[in-house]
Amino acid sequence: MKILETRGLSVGHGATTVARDLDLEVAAGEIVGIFGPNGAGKTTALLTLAGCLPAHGGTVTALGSSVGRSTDARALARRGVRLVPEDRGLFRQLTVRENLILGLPGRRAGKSALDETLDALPKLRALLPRRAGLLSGGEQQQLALARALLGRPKLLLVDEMSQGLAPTIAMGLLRMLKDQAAEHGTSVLLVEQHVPMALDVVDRAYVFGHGRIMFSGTASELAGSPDLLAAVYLGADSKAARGPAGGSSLNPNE
Ligand SMILES: Nc1ncnc2c1ncn2[C@@H]1O[C@H](COP(=O)(O)OP(=O)(O)OP(=O)(O)O)[C@@H](O)[C@H]1O
Repeated sequence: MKILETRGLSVGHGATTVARDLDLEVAAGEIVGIFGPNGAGKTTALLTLAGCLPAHGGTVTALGSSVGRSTDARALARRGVRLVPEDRGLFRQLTVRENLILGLPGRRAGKSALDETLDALPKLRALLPRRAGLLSGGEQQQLALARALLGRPKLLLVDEMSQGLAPTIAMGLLRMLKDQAAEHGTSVLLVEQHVPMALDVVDRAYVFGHGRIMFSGTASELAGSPDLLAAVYLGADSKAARGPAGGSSLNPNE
């Protein structure tokens, strides 16, 4: 079953479209990565899918219902789409406990969800009374993920989870996300700069570049293509990104 499907989606800011013709799919329980050079429109796409920005064109179907072009982040959140934004979106003056309570779906369901989440992220338990603004970067990211997972989302949109974190901490968090997603059947669409690290946890990947999707395929196809990996970081117009070069999964789209 498809949790998310976009067709010909264009995304941007104001009158400027930054990426177009985006055909994205996320199946139930799948972890899908969006990679690409700086400024390729990855965050803009994620914000559009979360209902925080209006689409510039195309269609979005989330959890079986069509989503209009206008923004309605709350309606999407009610349906089970949750965003973990790049800046983590924490209430820095509130405690860890208070931040978590804000993520609870309802009091009754919430208590067991809270206990389960704290079991999965035991370090947070000791930090419950501490102000979120005083946590380290890795602890803040754990809190942001825990808060999003507490709502038992069907689709989690995660932007740059590794931002500012040491690689070992970021890897640990990505693995925890994968475990939690598997346990609760959550689908995940994640934007990530650390591609080799993310390829360890994603099932499939899209590479954005030149305002479009340059590649769509499995994690192992991307891992096996050094040209494409170079294009992810540099925005290079690589041979692999341009040509059919032995794979129908390559989508030059230009
Ligand atoms: N609020 C905004 N208003 C206008 N333009 C914006 C805004 N936010 C981003 N942009 C522009 O949109 C383009 C895409 O930005 P976006 O943040 O989506 O890229 P990205 O692929 O996530 O990049 P990075 O990897 O650097 O985070 C960039 O040219 C950026 O300058």
